[in-house]
Amino acid sequence: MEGLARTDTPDQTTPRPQPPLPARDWALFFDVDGCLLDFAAHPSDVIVPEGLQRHVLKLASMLDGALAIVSGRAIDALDETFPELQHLPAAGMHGLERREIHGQRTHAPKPPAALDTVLAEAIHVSSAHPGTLVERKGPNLAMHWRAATMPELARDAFRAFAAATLRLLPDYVVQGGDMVLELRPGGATPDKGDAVETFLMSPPFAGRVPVFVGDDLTDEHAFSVVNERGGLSVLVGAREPSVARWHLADPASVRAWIARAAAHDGASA
Ligand SMILES: O=P(O)(O)OC[C@H]1O[C@H](O[C@H]2O[C@H](CO)[C@@H](O)[C@H](O)[C@H]2O)[C@H](O)[C@@H](O)[C@@H]1O
Repeated sequence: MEGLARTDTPDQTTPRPQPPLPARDWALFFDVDGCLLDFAAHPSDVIVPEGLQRHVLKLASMLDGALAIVSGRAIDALDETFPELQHLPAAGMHGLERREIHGQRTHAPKPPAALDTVLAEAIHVSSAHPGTLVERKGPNLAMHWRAATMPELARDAFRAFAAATLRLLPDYVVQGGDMVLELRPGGATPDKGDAVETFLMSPPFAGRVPVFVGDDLTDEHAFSVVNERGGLSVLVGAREPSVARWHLADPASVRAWIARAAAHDGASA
């Protein structure tokens, strides 16, 4: 299974500080589930608190547009969740698909023919574990057990299934997440770190201090990229180990930080 990212070493011997309010020369990247939003039992049950989209838009404007959503969700699902943010740059499916600043889209690769068979088998495994869910996202297949009646049993069943299934999907990897496992194309396909690096190559992101805020294992790729570039990696929650160097306690703290930044209109110089 894919684990921690790249060359960074998770050596956190002192408590991580809270990040300062955003400066005008930052490029900000936000993860969604467990970061902007609290987890819900089902992916479509998430609640977008009043004011969040407005504050994110204000922050994006304060940063001259250098703000992107970088998520494991598909961009279409992000747009359903955040209808007011549909014009913002975004990377979906952990970087497999993209929306640039002027709206140009890069789509995820077509799924291999074997994915239909794998989907049917995954649903079969899921049916033996009440409360679990199989989510198809383009070429990716996510298996969730957050709402399972017996989560550990469900997790073990999905882990065994995913490991055995790599035989049918030779170019795939198993990506771990928060109460979820995902089968996704591996090899040279982008991760969240690549997504951030690609944004940083062009305006309005280029030349800015990159800051990534996220909670999950898949965010470690992006944390490594911003660390390498002298930016700020902000871990949300208490997951360890992590290469992140800054910390916010939970999604409510992320939202409060964004609201304070939006109200501060002058952000630091
Ligand atoms: O990278 P993210 O933006 O954090 O997306 C990661 C996954 O988020 C969703 O699943 C997670 O959130 C759900 C809603 O809170 C929760 O029910 C599930 O247990 C979590 O794993 C989404 O469904 C996945 O596709 C994303 O990969």
